[in-house]
Amino acid sequence: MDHSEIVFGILGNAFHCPVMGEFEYLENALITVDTAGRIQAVLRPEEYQSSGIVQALEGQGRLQRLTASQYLIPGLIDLHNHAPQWPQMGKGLDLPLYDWLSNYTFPLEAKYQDLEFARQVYGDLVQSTLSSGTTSAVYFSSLHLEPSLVLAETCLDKGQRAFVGKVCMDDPDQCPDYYRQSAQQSLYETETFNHAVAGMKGNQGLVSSVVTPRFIPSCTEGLLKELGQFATANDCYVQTHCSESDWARDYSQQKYGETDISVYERTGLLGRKTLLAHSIFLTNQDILIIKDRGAGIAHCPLSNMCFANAAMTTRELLDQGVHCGLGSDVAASVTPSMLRSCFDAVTHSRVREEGTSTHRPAGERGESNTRISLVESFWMATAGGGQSLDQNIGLFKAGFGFDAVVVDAAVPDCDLTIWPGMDSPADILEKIISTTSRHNVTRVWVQGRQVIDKKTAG
Ligand SMILES: O=c1[nH]c(=O)c2nc[nH]c2[nH]1
Repeated sequence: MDHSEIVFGILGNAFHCPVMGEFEYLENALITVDTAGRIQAVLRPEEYQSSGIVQALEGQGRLQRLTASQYLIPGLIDLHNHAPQWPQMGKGLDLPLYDWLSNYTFPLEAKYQDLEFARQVYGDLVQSTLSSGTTSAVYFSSLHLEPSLVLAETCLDKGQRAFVGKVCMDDPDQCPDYYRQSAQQSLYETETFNHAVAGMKGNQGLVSSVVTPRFIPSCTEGLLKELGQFATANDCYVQTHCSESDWARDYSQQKYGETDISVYERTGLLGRKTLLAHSIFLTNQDILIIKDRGAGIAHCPLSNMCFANAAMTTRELLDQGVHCGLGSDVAASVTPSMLRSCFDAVTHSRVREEGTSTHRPAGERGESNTRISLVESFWMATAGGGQSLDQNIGLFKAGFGFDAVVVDAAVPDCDLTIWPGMDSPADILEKIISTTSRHNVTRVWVQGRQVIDKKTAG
């Protein structure tokens, strides 16, 4: 066997979800990585044992062996994260969305004109997300061009796969004077940003720009149309918020007599590379349109608990095959951890299924058969995220980018405990999803490049 194109191999136990709702346990598997950072092969013991490949790689110092306490999982994918809100995390989540945006978010985001502040915050955020196992992140930046470039450069420099958008907001009815641009300026800066990200030195596709109208209330129809035309003509990613609360849903109805999806569709903003955060109040027609266009939905469970006024219809969207992944929605959450988002997606669906009012009989309290499983949520944070982004990531499969995370149960003082003889592979995966904390994440690779190495126990 010719091993020359292999840069390194990893030997150990791995989990991934090739099929939504099912997991595969790859026991003692050998994953080899090629010069482009892609997975070259995923081999089970019976496929590599007689080939001599393990000995060959080990002899050349190109093999990493995982210990029995270490598990390899696909890199986690955060489909919705507001980078400038990182210093705001943990504040004001007992307020309604409109008050939270006006009192905390817009004043903070306006500060990013200060490039030194941007460098400091974005450096810390990207390091923290990588350290939590997030190998791909879709970021809203702020309104400003140069600080948005700082975010894109930080991701490239630290090696995170990123999709970064300069935020667009031009409607004087809803945006404060101090945090608004004209439609013309928004479009010009979006074009400039798109061009600059594509031309960043050393960017071979790791960082992409995203056309980013904040949400319907913050943009005039004219700006939405201009951005839609630009995104279509340049095959850009698009991200925005969609029908995220009663207030946001009603706003579109009052202003346009349409749903958010209908407005995005009409203005050319809905396509295969569109990511819709939240999407709580979708009509059946909206769902058909989203599915038909191949757009993706970023479900942000904890944020929804705070701001959505209702529960997400995750079960129905997954069952209908709509592209759907998870978002942390920093700072409408209390952690960037995507494994925490997985767990929150499950509890969110369970509350929906059971209902809440003690004044109603059990059978009338909730919406039956609407829960999702831990494995389904893990699929959303890995393979489902990759599918939503139309990227070959989120699985251990030949040809996919080697984005991977080592979760180590042997780090001291942690909640992830695997009991010998008591935990099946299914139990272990559920424990990883439910109890992993940041210091269990000991090694992280993005496109074959190791970006985190904590050199801890094991
Ligand atoms: O959770 C949210 N965070 C935001 O920053 C935002 N802007 C509009 N709608 C939003 N929702």
